[in-house]
Amino acid sequence: MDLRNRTLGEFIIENQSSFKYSTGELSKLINAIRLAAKVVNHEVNKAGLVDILGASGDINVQGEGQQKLDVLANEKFIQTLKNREIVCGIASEEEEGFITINSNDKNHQNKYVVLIDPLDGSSNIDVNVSVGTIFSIYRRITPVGTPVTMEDFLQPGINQVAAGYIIYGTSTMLVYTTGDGVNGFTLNPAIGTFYLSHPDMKFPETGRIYSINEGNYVHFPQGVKNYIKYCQKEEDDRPYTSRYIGSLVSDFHRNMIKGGIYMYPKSSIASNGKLRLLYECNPVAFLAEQANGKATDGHGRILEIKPSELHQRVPFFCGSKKMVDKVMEFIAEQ
Ligand SMILES: O=P(O)(O)OC[C@H]1O[C@](O)(COP(=O)(O)O)[C@@H](O)[C@@H]1O
Ligand SMILES: [Mg+2]
Ligand SMILES: [Mg+2]
Repeated sequence: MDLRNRTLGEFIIENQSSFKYSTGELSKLINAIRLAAKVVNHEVNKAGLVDILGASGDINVQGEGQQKLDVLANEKFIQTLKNREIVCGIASEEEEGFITINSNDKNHQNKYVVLIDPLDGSSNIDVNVSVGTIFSIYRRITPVGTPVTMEDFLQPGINQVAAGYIIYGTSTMLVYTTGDGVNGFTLNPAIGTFYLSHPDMKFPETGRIYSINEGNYVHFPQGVKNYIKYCQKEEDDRPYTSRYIGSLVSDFHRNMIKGGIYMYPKSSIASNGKLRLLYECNPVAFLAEQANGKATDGHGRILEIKPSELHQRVPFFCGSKKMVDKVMEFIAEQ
């Protein structure tokens, strides 16, 4: 049978047993994310036709202006997860605090918390450049049946049981891992079904693409500046190609397929960089490592960072192993 025939729904069921905590609950959760992804995809695709482009006029907890699609995607994911009664808590880039979900069914005690970046790459929404959604899933650590606490969300990335993203691009894809490799599914818009199109995705060991906002060059630490110069030097297989979409999901996706490195370092204008540990760096780092790539804050493994705040930021370097090792060398030299 041609693998492309396999739908995401079938794949989830078939692979349920490979998940060590398998009770079917995580499968239901991934299915709920699949449903919310289709709803948001529908809105994104017709964004120019209805009044959902532009700013909502509100400022989120990050102090950033919220786009209307940030708000809409946030609502759709939270609503879908709430309605399906499979999570006990949700945290989101667009919500200051976490949301507690109390199960109405006393016999059914939910075990999972979900952290989401409902719309990643917000600056690209109005200009029709690909954007995404990022999700991270943990088993709660507080007793089942009690309200979730901050402790359930502030877990190191190594505790993730699943993570993934949806990319709303030339085609819409859902890419995820449950700790057993990374698989990508493409939406067939004609029938609204995701099909396995990218089985067992792997980062090439090295690559020739570097992704960083060079507009901030003057503010970067010397080690990062030296690495950029190294990428641009005419020597061996260099200069590398500079590609920066400005949507983490899209830059990561391209680099995972072609080989490359994405960087959002700390700088004199952003002391911890820009990206959020819990719902951007941890899920992407889990995917990277499951695809033979690497993710670091410049010094150590992203997944081993013990979070202290829901919306904390960390410097982020992620991609092909040899390229991440190289930038860490340059940073260590400084
Ligand atoms: O415009 P900058 O400073 O280069 O930042 C771009 C980065 O910020 C982000 O847009 C942050 O994510 P959000 O859009 O979810 O806030 C990343 O997707 C992207 O890589
Ligand atoms: Mg984001
Ligand atoms: Mg976002």
